[in-house]
Amino acid sequence: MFTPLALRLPSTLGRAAARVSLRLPAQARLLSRLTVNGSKGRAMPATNTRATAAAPGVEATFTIRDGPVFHGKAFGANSNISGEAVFTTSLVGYPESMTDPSYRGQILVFTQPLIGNYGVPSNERDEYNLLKYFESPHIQCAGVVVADVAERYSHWTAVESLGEWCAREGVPLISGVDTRAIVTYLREQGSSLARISIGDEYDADEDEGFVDPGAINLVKRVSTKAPFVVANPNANFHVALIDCGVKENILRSLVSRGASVTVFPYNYPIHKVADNFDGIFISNGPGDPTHCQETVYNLARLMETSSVPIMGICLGHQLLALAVGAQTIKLKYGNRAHNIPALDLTTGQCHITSQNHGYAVDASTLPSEFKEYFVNLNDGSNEGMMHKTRPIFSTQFHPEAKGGPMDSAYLFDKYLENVQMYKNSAKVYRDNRPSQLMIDILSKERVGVEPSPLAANA
Ligand SMILES: NC(=O)CC[C@H](N)C(=O)O
Repeated sequence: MFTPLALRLPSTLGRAAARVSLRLPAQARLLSRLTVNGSKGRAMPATNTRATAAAPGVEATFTIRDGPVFHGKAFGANSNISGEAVFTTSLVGYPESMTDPSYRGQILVFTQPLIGNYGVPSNERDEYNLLKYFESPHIQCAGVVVADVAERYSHWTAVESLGEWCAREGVPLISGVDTRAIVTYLREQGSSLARISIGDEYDADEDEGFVDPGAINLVKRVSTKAPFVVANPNANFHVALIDCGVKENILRSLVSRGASVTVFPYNYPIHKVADNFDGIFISNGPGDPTHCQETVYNLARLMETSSVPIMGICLGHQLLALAVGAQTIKLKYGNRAHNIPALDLTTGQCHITSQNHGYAVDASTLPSEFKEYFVNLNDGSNEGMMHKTRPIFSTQFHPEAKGGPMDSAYLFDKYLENVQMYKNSAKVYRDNRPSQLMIDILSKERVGVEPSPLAANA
């Protein structure tokens, strides 16, 4: 555990300690080699046994490829995993972040030192069959790194501890490591491949032991395999959503504003069914947007053949940008926080936004019919785009938040105003919206989505 004494160290001392371990990656590798316990040369298993809890107090190791090694204690599943290590500076919202499909394949390092103190809520659903407290039905990140996990928790929605939840979901959690040192390293070197090992270690030099989620089409793993519907009996609109790993709160944000939503697999030829809907929405999702070429192609066809209103969030923004011929870049360590300032270039107003992304749109490559909508006031990166004449816009940040501030939730209103105008327009009057029979026979939840975050290793 991260002792209270260590937490009280003056920050200068803490930084000095972090520097010592960070400047000695070779020594760290040596340490790792020395502590290998008869397992040299063993590759990471393709799959892991799920849902066994690590024994209480068992050692765990967090190893950054070509970087330092951190020793702590295991509190979740008894599984060894690897993935891309990323950090979030959000202070709250660990159940929401950990179930956000955008984190698929990533090892999530929390900079907030005490994590787990309000426990983990239940998987109750609301009147639209949406999860009340989670952003998807399962933990999506591959592993979790915290300074000090709270074993005792208290909250009116809590049903179990963070460690119990991770164990049940097959996700390892390491606690008692200096997350300040980890984040200092990741900020200097950029997001890195890493792994969590429980008990005996793997050889840190074995590259085959590190899975690179950037090389995998993760969207395929988190997207619904068949369409499903979130039906609002009093709906004014019916929107089609392209599911690249949609967060529950995007669905809640649309349904609570009077829409029904039919959710399609990420590669569904959406341009062929667009006429049946009042609007198209493109969700967030994990990994490198350039893996989703089918979606990019379908979106390009959609914009050529239909004047339907479109909104995209995060990966949805990146895919829309690729579809209009712009380019995306990988950021050094990404933006994952609940307090990132984004300037609205149309009003001059700044919004504090919730973010979780490792890629960004290169605004200099936007075609002339689009303009930059928002810009990040911390690093100048692009935060959104809008069509100059048509009802098409997208944001890099998450207006639905969960967690984070709701400053930009009005963008859902703006989208549904576009949808209303489109629906009202005599020119595009259509009577071929999904029928009640269609709504009745469609699934009411995600279809065939692999629950295990360990599937990233398969
Ligand atoms: N939250 C998201 O949709 C993330 C988008 C993309 N996977 C990125 O990391 O940039």
